[in-house]
Amino acid sequence: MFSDELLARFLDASSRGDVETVSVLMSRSTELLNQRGEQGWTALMLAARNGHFDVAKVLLSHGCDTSGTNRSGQTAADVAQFWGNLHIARLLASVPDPVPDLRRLLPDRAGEEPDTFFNREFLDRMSVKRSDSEWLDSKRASPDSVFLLFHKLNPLVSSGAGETRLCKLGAPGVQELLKNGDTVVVFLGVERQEKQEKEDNLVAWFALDTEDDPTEFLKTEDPGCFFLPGAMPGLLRLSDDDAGVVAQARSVLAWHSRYRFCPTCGSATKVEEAGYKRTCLRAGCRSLQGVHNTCYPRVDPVVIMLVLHPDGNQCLLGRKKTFPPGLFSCLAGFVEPGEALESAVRREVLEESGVQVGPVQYLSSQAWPMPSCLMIGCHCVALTTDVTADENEIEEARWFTRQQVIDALVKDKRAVFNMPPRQAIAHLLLKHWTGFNANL
Ligand SMILES: NC(=O)C1=CN([C@@H]2O[C@H](COP(=O)(O)OP(=O)(O)OC[C@H]3O[C@@H](n4cnc5c(N)ncnc54)[C@H](O)[C@@H]3O)[C@@H](O)[C@H]2O)C=CC1
Ligand SMILES: [Mg+2]
Ligand SMILES: [Mg+2]
Ligand SMILES: [Mg+2]
Ligand SMILES: [Zn+2]
Repeated sequence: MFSDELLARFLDASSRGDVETVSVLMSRSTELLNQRGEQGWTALMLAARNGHFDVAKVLLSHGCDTSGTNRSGQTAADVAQFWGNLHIARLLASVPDPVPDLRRLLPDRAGEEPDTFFNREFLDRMSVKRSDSEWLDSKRASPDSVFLLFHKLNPLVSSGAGETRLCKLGAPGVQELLKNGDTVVVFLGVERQEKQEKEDNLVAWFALDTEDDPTEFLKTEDPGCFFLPGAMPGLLRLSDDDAGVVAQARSVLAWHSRYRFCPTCGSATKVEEAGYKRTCLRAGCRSLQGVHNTCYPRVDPVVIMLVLHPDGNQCLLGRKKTFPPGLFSCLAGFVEPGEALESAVRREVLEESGVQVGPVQYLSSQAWPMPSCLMIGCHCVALTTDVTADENEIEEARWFTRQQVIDALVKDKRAVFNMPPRQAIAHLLLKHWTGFNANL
């Protein structure tokens, strides 16, 4: 701490150009550096006003802030310019503003939208049709329509030629389930057409989930079909073409399986809008007034970020206890209510690693249907570099060099860690930062 008297002496010395007193007082209390006097002027502004070059230099060498303004909105550089002290104005102009400088470490944004796993959409969702029950009924009965079946949220697939593909069933294949009034059938959309087709010719896709024992069902179907076991890493085996429609279907079906009853009053609900809404059946329930977010499928935003070291050559990665051995990935965390993405990035990084973050830049996003996350991928630059991992969540967090990331990307024998799989947006954030464009 410092007294008012000490501050007055410090500002007076700066204003008079008394370098020696300025240095002595600063060694007694570094907090004086950016303090303001009664007129709202800092020592640097006073030195700039009165042309004291040496005082300005000493203040700068102690890391004095150059961006603060006085009550007229002038920085120290503006003051120097205004009073004709151009040598000081030039000195101040040559001091880089730390934040824009760190911004230069952020990689260029991608020119094209990356083709990220789970994001590829070949259906037109046609949300206007969700309330057209006549049209939906005709499509549910149509022999051309495609039904995707899930068992406890695991999709029915078949394997062949090194690929895991969705089994596309026709209405007869799922007729027993369709007869059951409790089965939720979600309308996913229609296949996109090269040329404008008549509505009757559009191929509609639906998804449904069963919790019943599927053994009998599997006997009657193609013997190569099976339910993909376990969401992770099971879903990552899907072909790139199928992953997007599974992301959509699985997230909506997971919502139905978890939100059977009205979250506001606990009453029974009915399914509407072709599986995109659940409405409370109790007259007078608060959820029936206005738009209620409990009635619609949820999306949970998660920020995932590659933290760059201020030296520009290292990045921060962490390991959760549940990760396979050797795997390090980007830090990530749920966005909290009332929080901007930038704040969520800074808070989660600080919580999980103790590192403070400055500039944040969005790169791209990814649907992550486990059960319903939206991963928001960012790069950001650290202001501090000491790492203290939050032991509850993270087993280890540390800095890796660009070369170490490239070694892991190309699976070189020198690699000191394993990359997250190519299907995860963490992989894209790392690859984008290295600027490594080979098709890995
Ligand atoms: N695609 C990718 O590359 C990656 C995806 N992820 C996904 O991001 C998710 C979030 O990352 P975490 O580090 O686990 O988050 P986190 O750092 O916020 O911690 C998770 C904890 O937050 C709490 N939490 C707060 N809101 C929650 C909500 N809406 N749903 C569930 N838990 C909530 C729970 O206590 C949970 O254990 C993961 O569950 C995972 O699915 C995570 C890393 C990589
Ligand atoms: Mg986390
Ligand atoms: Mg966290
Ligand atoms: Mg969190
Ligand atoms: Zn209700």
